[in-house]
Amino acid sequence: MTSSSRLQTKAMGALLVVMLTMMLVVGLSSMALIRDFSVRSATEHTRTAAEMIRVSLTEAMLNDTIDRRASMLRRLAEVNSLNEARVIRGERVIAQHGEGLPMETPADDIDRQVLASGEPYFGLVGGLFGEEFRATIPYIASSNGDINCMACHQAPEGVALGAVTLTVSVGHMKTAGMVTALFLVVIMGLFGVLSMVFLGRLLRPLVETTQEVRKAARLASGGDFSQRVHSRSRDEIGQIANHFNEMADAITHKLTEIRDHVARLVNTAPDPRANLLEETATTVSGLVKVAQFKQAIEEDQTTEEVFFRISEVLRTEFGMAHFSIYQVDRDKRLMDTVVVDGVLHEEIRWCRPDILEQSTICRAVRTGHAIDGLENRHLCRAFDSEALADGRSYLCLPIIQSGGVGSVVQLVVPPQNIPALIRARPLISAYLREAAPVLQAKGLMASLRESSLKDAMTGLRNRRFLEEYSDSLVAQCKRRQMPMTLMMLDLDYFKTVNDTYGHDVGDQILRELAGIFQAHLRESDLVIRYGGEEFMIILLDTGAEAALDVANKIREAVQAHPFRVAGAELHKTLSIGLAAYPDDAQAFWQVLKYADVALYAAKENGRNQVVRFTPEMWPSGGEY
Ligand SMILES: Nc1nc2c(ncn2[C@@H]2O[C@H](COP(=O)(O)OP(=O)(O)OP(=O)(O)O)[C@@H](O)[C@H]2O)c(=O)[nH]1
Repeated sequence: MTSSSRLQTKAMGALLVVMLTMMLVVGLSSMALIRDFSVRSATEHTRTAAEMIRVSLTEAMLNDTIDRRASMLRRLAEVNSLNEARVIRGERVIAQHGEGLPMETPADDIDRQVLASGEPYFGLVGGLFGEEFRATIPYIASSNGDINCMACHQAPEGVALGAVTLTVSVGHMKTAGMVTALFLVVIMGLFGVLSMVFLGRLLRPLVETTQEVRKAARLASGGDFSQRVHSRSRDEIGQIANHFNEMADAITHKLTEIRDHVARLVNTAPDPRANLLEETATTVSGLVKVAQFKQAIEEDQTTEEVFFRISEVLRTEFGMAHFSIYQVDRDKRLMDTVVVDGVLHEEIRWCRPDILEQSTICRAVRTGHAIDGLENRHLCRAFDSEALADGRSYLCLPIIQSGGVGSVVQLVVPPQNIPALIRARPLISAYLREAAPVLQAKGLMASLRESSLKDAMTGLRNRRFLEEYSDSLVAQCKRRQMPMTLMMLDLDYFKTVNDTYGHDVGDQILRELAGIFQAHLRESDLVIRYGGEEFMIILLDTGAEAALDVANKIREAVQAHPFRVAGAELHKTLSIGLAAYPDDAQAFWQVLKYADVALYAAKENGRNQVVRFTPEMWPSGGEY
C-alpha cells in the first residue's frame, strides 16, 4: 500500500470511527430519553388512575356500594388501560373493617413497604428493559381536603390507610424508542456513507498529487528529474504540484548547464541518456582530483616526480595495471621509458624496443595525435607483437610540450577492460592536459639549470658546477670510502695559437681538446672547463697511481692529435698537475690547489708532462 492511500485509509478510518461512535451515542441516548419519557408519563398516568380509584372508593363508601368495588376496579382498570389495579388495606382499615377481599392483602414486599412508610413506589418491572411499569401509591389519612378521611376511618392523621398497586404496559413506548433510535442510526449511517464518499472525492486530488510527488521525488533522488506532477486543482494541492514542477524545471536547467560546462572541461560530449546528477557529480569529483593533482605536480621538483605521479594516478584512480610513460628527446629523435607498469626506469615492455632509438617509429610521436588502438589494434606497428597476440589493445596519448610531443602515455588493456578505459579516457586526458604545461615548465627549468652549469663553447661542465657539487662529491667519496683524483690541465703555449691564427682557431682547438678528453675517460669521470684554456678532470674511485696513467694517456693523445686549422696541421702539447683525495688533503679546494701547484711544476719543468703533487711543492706546509 502506498503512503498516499494510507493517508486516505487513515482519513476514512477516522471518519468511520467518528460516525460509528456518533451512531452509538445517538442510538443509546435516544433510547434512554424515550425510556425516561415513558417512565415519567407512566408515573403521571398511574398517579391520575390512583386518584380516580381513591375518589371512586370514597364515593362507594359514602353511597354504600363498597361491596361492588372489585368490579368497579376492573372497569376503572380497563378505562385507564391498566394491566392491573389492586387496592390493599392498611392495618388500621383491617382493624376497623376486617381483612376484606383476598386481593386486598399486601401481595409483596413493595406493598408492605409502601404501607409501612407511606411513600409511593414507582418502577419498571423486570429492570431497565422491563415492558411493564408498576406504581404502588399509598392513601394517607387526612382531615384536610374535600373529604375528611377521619370521618369514616379511625386512624391518626398521616397514616397509610391503604395503597393501590397499578401496573401499566410501557412495551409500546420501548418499541417506539427502539424504532426512533434505529431510524436515527440509519439516518446517521447514510450521512456517514455520504460523508465518506464526499471525503474520498475531496481527498483524491491530494492523494494522487502526493503519489506523483513521491514518485517524482524518488526518481529525482536517483538523478532523474524528468517526472512532472499533474496539477489537478487551483487550491494549495494544485500549487504544491506547480511549485514542484517549477523546482524540477529549475534543477534540470541548472544541472544541465553545470553538466555541459563540466563536459566541456573534460573535453567530452555530454550523454543525454546518462543520469544527470550522478554523471555530473562523478565528473566534478574527478575534476576536483585533477585540480589537486595539478597543485601537487606544481610543487614537485623534477619531471620524473611528475611522471611518477601520473603513474600513481593511472594505477590508483583508474585501476590501470599495464602502461608506459615515454619521454621524447626531440632534438636527438630518441625516446626513453620513464615508467613501465608503475615502476620507474623499467625496461621497455609494450612497444618494439627500436622506438627508443628512433622516436618517429612511435605513431603518437610522429603524428602528435592520440593513437586509438582500442578500436583498431593494428593501427600502430610498433605495439608489442606478443601483447597483440594476447588480444591486448592500447591507447597512446601524446603530451604536447613546447609545440611538440614531449612525452607519450601508453595504456594497455585486455579486451574486457576496453569499455572502462573508453569511459575513463576524458578524465585521463584532463590529467595529462594539466600535466603538459607543468612538464614543460619543469623541463625548461631543468635545461636552464643544466645550461647554467655548462660551458657553452665546449659543452663541458663549468666552474659553477664545481662550486655546486664539490661538497656532494666529497660526501659521496667519504660515504663509499673511495679515493678521487683531481687533474689540472693546461695547453702549452696556447697564446701563440691565438696570436698566429686568431681567436676562432683557438676556440676550435679548445673544442677538439674537450672531445679528446671525453674520448679517453669513463662516463663517471667529470671534465670541467675551469677557465680559459685551463681544464680540470675529476676521476672518481681512482687513486693517484691509476690517475697518472690516465693523465699520461690524455697527454699523449693530445700530443698525437693533429689540429687541422686554416689548411695547416697543428700539434699541441699539454701539461697536467695531479693531486689526490684524501691522500694529499681532506678538503676539496685544497686538493684542487695542490693539483694547480703540480701543474705549475709541470710547466716549470718544461711542459708536456704530468706531475703528481708532493708536499715539497707546497713549502709553507700550511692549510690552503
Ligand atoms: N681562443 C681562445 N683563447 C683563450 C681562451 N681562454 C683563454 N685563452 C687564451 O689562452 C692564452 C693563455 O696564455 P697564457 O696563460 O699566457 O699561457 P700560454 O701561452 O698557454 O703558455 P703556458 O705558459 O704554456 O701556459 C691567452 O692568450 C688567452 O687569451 C678562449 O676561450 N679561447
